[in-house]
Amino acid sequence: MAREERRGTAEAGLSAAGTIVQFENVGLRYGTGAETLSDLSFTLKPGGFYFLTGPSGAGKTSLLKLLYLAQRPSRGLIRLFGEDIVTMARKRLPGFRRRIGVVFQDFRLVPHLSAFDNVALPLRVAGVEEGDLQNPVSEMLAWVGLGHRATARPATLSGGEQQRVAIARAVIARPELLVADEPTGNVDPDMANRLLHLFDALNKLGTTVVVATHDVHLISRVARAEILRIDRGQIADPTGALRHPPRAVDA
Ligand SMILES: Nc1ncnc2c1ncn2[C@@H]1O[C@H](COP(=O)(O)OP(=O)(O)OP(=O)(O)O)[C@@H](O)[C@H]1O
Repeated sequence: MAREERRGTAEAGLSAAGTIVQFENVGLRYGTGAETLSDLSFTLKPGGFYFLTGPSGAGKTSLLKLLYLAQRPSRGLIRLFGEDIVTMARKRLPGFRRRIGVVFQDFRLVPHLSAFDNVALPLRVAGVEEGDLQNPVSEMLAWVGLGHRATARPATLSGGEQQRVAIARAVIARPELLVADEPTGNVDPDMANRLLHLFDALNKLGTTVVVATHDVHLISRVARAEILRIDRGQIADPTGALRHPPRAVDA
């Protein structure tokens, strides 16, 4: 299905529900241990900007894995783009997955491909002609400060440079949903701001953005963002009230 047509279908399906992500009583258990995530219930609005925060080990990466379909929940309902993805046939999952841009905590660049070819991957998968790749990929690499490293393989890049290639790859095809796990963990504050600007611009074009981070400074940079705080496997602050304390109600 053509990209615009698919997007239109998704938006038509979404407008009825008004959500792009819906979790209802979701639990996740690895193996036979206690639940890592328990009774998660929340919704994300299309076009929203969300920060996912919480202490180390609280379950942020686990929640993101559910979002980008790397993990199925042990119980509960997850609807993504208006469809129940828990009961969805496995063969439909890759098509859904292509609508999501992911910045993995460990980058997951393809080791034998250059920075250019890593960033070009989502466009090639989407069927973009070779002749139409050069400009967008070069521009994206320049934006993340890597115009001069286009031919470099991941192993020859620093951690921060690899992270920037991973971000460029995640955003280049303008996904409907962007999921980023500690995307600025390896870069200096100036570059973190620049990368956040990229997420912000993508969000303004309609992409729903979910960023897991410990970086309080980063969170304070997007005034319109909502905060999901996770603690010991549960959403501790679904309304973001911890960040924006509710005003006292006049009697
Ligand atoms: N594949 C797995 N198998 C078993 N346990 C896991 C697995 N992945 C994560 N866990 C456990 O689930 C809990 C939550 O881990 P998770 O990585 O989701 O937390 P996090 O909030 O992202 O942490 P951090 O901020 O340190 O990245 C931890 O106790 C972790 O050990």
